[in-house]
Order: sequence, then C-alpha cells, then structure tokens
Amino acid sequence: MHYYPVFLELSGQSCLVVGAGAVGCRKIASLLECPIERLHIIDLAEPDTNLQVLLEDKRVSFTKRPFTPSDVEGCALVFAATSNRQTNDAVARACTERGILCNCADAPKDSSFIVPALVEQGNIAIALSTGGASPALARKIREDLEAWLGERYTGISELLMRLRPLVLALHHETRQNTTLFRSIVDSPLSEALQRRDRQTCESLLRELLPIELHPYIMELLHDLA
Ligand SMILES: C[C@@]1(CC(=O)O)c2cc3[nH]c(cc4nc(cc5[nH]c(cc(n2)[C@H]1CCC(=O)O)[C@@](C)(CC(=O)O)[C@@H]5CCC(=O)O)C(CC(=O)O)=C4CCC(=O)O)c(CCC(=O)O)c3CC(=O)O
Ligand SMILES: NC(=O)C1=CN([C@@H]2O[C@H](COP(=O)(O)OP(=O)(O)OC[C@H]3O[C@@H](n4cnc5c(N)ncnc54)[C@H](O)[C@@H]3O)[C@@H](O)[C@H]2O)C=CC1
Repeated sequence: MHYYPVFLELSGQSCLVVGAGAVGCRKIASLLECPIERLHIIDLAEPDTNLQVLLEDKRVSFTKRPFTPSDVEGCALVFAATSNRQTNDAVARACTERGILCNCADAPKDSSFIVPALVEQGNIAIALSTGGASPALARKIREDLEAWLGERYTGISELLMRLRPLVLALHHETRQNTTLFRSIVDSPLSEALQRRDRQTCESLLRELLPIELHPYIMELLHDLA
C-alpha cells in the first residue's frame, strides 16, 4: 500500500479549489457535502452553469483572477484543478512550502493526497482507490459496490450510532463491549430492520442488550422499524 487512507474532520475549516472546470466542480461538490466552514474558488473564467449552482451555497466564494501563492494560507485542503500545468504546479509548490495538503488533478506525484471514489449510504462510506492506476476502474468498482451495498446496512448502522454512546457510558471492559457489538452485528437484527419488523427487532434487542439499556429500546428503534 502506497497511500495511507483516512477520513478527515473538516468542520470549521477552509478549503481552496483553483480551477473550476469539470474536475474542479466534482471536487467542490464533494467538499460541500461535508461541514466545512468556507470554500474559496479561483478561476480565470466566468462561472459556467455547473459552478453557478454550487455558488448558491453560502459557504462558497468565487474570484476571477490568477492564483497567487498566499491564497493557500489558512486552508486545510487545497485542490489544483486547472487545465494549466504551470498553475497546478504553482499551487502544489505553495502548499508543500507551507505544509498544506494538496491534490493536483493532473499530477498525482505532486499531490499529498489523492481522492477516492466513494460509495455512501447513511453513516456508511466506502472510499476506494486504485492508487492512481485507473480512475475508470475505480468508477466501475464503485458502481459494483453501490449495487451490492444498497440499503442492507443503513438501518443497523443508524441503530448502532445511537446505541454506541449508551454502551460506552456503562464503562464496561472493552472485551465485554466487543462481544456485545459483535453479537449485535452477527444477529438477524440487520435483516429485521430492513423488513421493518418491529416485533423481531424489539425481542432481539431485549435478548442482546444488557438489562440497563432495555428502557432505551423504543428510542433506539424510533423511525427505524
Ligand atoms: C490520481 C487521481 C488524482 C485525484 O484526482 O485525486 C486522478 C487522476 C486523474 N484522473 C484522470 C481521469 C479520470 N478521472 C475520472 C474520475 C475520477 N477520478 C478520481 C480520482 C483520481 N483521479 C485520483 C486517483 C484515484 C484512483 O486511482 O483510484 C475519482 C475516483 C474521484 C474524484 O475525482 O472525485 C473519480 C471517480 C468518480 C466516480 O466514482 O465515478 C475519470 C472517470 C470518468 O470520468 O469516467 C477519468 C477518465 C478515465 C480515466 O482516465 O481513467 C486523469 C487523466 C486525465 C487525462 O486523460 O489526461 C488523471 C491524471 C493522471 O492520472 O495523471
Ligand atoms: N483528477 C481527475 O479526476 C481528472 C483530472 N483531469 C485533469 O484535470 C485538469 C482539469 O480538467 P477539466 O476540469 O476537465 O478541464 P476544464 O477545461 O473543464 O477546466 C479547467 C478550468 O481551469 C481554468 N483555468 C485554466 N487555466 C487557469 C489558470 N491559470 N488559473 C485559474 N484557472 C485556470 C479554466 O478556466 C477552467 O475552468 C486537466 O489537467 C486534466 O488533465 C482530467 C480528468 C479527471
């Protein structure tokens, strides 16, 4: 493995995209799915219709002017996505000098990270990469995974998101928590949630959960079954 995979917390952070063509707009759209604070876009051309839609987001600002190295200052993530090699290179260098993470659309070797293809369903995100070997193949695998994932784990992941803090607050040993969580994911609860079979969900949770958590069963299942 060459690249180290992570999920970044970008709440409250500023990001910069230089070049808002087809590739830049794809990167902008995915950034705006996250709770970033501000996104600045720089391009030499007037916004096209794709970009105009994205500019409706209050967090976004756009300036039509050439890039200067100080533009990257204060940014958590920067994307160089122009069709101009020299400009992308200047963006990458400005970031390297300041220790800022930068993705360079036309030069993976000058990038400090590459962007994965993403399958998303509720709390679940499957980020996949071919390590730069073939974005076309990444897209194909993403489509295969989307079809496979469907809604199969949406209900159970939401329930576990609600349950996790309740279990951890009991301050049991990690080993005991591990046994509990594994027994839940190995149980038929996931299928019962998919069928919205309330009765089976309730009886499985009564069987699986420690007695202290039984009063939370209604809340755990709210809107899920
Ligand atoms: C290295 C990387 C850097 C980065 O951008 O982070 C990179 C680089 C380049 N992409 C190029 C082309 C294409 N990129 C796509 C699509 C995606 N590209 C994405 C990521 C990455 N692209 C990183 C590697 C990820 C990995 O390897 O897994 C995805 C996953 C994420 C995203 O961009 O949001 C998104 C899929 C979204 C989805 O799920 O559908 C398509 C597909 C299509 O449009 O059908 C094509 C045309 C087909 C082809 O070329 O394969 C070119 C050559 C341009 C040329 O020919 O000149 C370069 C430059 C180079 O390779 O040097
Ligand atoms: N990483 C990826 O996923 C992919 C990368 N690419 C590469 O990404 C680059 C951009 O591709 P597209 O978005 O399809 O091109 P595009 O032509 O749709 O957009 C390029 C944008 O860059 C702007 N631009 C050009 N020179 C500029 C400068 N000096 N300063 C600021 N903005 C400038 C243009 O006005 C335009 O909006 C190309 O180099 C291409 O090889 C292409 C496909 C996928």
